[in-house]
Amino acid sequence: MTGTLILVRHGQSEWNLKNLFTGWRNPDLTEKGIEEARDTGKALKARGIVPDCYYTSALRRAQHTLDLMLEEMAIDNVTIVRNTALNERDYGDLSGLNKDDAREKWGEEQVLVWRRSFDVPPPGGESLKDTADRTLPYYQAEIVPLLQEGKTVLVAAHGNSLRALVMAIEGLTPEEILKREIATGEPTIYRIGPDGKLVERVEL
Ligand SMILES: O=C(O)[C@H](O)COP(=O)(O)O
Repeated sequence: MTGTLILVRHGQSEWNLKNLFTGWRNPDLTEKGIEEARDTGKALKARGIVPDCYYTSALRRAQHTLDLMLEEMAIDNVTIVRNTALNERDYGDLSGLNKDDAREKWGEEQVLVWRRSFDVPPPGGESLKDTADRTLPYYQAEIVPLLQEGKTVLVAAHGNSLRALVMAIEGLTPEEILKREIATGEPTIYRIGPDGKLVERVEL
């Protein structure tokens, strides 16, 4: 028996639209983000997918995305588990700054290192490695056992907390994962075997 893991990045947030570093700050979705979340919910419903368990971060944009998806899937009265382990990577002192202004101030290369290196954290914030160090143990302890039982688990989270999961599940190197961009509202679906390992990636 295989379990199914559905990872969804939140829809476009107000700060994605304004091009601001967001991290643990808490903006809501834009109209476009609302539409992206609804479309992903509709697509899962059209595939006949009905998850058994629901996980999200402690941040509004991911929680709202999950709520909108559930509405489209006509699913209510379910338990939603919210945990900071699934939060976006903490952008530290960059949080709230415009990404173009930051490039002007510190240079293109430095900002790219902060955004896309594996283990160099932005000032006062988390690297992708730091993010993985909190996201992966949570995934292993809370979500993998459900997948091993054959359950379908939906996780609505963030670009970098999901990158950490994708890296571990697909066995990617730091170089490979840093090239992987996950679009807002984009679902990634995996079948996971009884050993907790990837069986296949499924296209929606
Ligand atoms: O927190 C943020 O600013 C974004 O959601 C992700 O940022 P990134 O594209 O720099 O990883």
